[in-house]
Amino acid sequence: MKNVLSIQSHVVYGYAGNKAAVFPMQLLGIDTWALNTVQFSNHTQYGKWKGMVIPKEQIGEIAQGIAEIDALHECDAVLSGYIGAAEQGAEILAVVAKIKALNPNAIYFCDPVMGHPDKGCIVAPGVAEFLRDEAMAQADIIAPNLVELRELTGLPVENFEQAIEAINVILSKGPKRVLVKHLSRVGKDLSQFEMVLANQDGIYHISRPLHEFVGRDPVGVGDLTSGLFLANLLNGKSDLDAFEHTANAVNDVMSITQQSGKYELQIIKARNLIVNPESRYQAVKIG
Ligand SMILES: Nc1ncnc2c1ncn2[C@@H]1O[C@H](COP(=O)(O)OP(=O)(O)O)[C@@H](O)[C@H]1O
Ligand SMILES: Cc1ncc(COP(=O)(O)O)c(C=O)c1O
Ligand SMILES: [Mg+2]
Repeated sequence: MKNVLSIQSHVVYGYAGNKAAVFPMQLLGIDTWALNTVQFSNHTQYGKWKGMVIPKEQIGEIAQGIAEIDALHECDAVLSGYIGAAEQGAEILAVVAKIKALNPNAIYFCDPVMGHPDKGCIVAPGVAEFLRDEAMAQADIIAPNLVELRELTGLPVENFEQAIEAINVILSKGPKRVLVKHLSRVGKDLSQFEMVLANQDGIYHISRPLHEFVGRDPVGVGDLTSGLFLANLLNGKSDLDAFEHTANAVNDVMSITQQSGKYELQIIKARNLIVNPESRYQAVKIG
């Protein structure tokens, strides 16, 4: 059994952060240790929420507690996502360093969740700078969306070619794999939902249908995507197989969510499809 320390938000109602990642990773057979950066009533794209950011000291203390029962070396990967306050950043990187010292094979997967001006995803001040200036260089895998790709590289990224250039810039800064979890407006076909995966061997592209949601699109898709991709890799899948399974499982969750007419991701309803997706979209090697 592989173990992941998943450091992200907790929402009591609905699915984002750890709520969108932990159960799907468990479904794939990964023991997921959820460490929450915030506890909110609901995700921030409702425009209002209650709850608190967890004090930054909790992150190191919880890891220390696990070390003191002699279990921290069992951690195979750290996954970080939504951060509640910039000061939590240094604590997360210290935990990553501590785990890597105990288990040199452990990896750090950084989902660089940033604020999204058009969508109302609210992230605390300084978090984007922390992700760009400190976390990116430490990450073995990083999974930006288009907005995050621009912020991490400082490049405008107005088209597909520029997205590939930006990915190559990130690959020169430390991460060994870059998963662009949503190409959005710089995709090849704006009527599709597209992702790119780049590693040392090449660049892969995958397209899946863009579903129509009435009013607003569900939140937590990026968190679900990152969790599933990491879980697949820990299960020993090749990068290509992990990428395809992730795209197909997330597409099935989106289909069920859309058919149900819901705003929150229908992760529980789609549980069997997360394990065995019905979709069969395939990635294409493009470089
Ligand atoms: N197949 C799909 N059809 C339509 N919308 C989708 C699909 N998959 C994801 N989305 C939407 O696309 C958006 C992706 O958000 P974005 O901020 O670009 O990336 P991320 O969720 O990865 O951080 C979300 O609003 C999500 O609901
Ligand atoms: C509390 C919380 N966690 C995580 C996220 C990230 O969600 P996504 O996967 O859509 O980027 C958001 C976005 O609004 C959020 O409000
Ligand atoms: Mg996101």
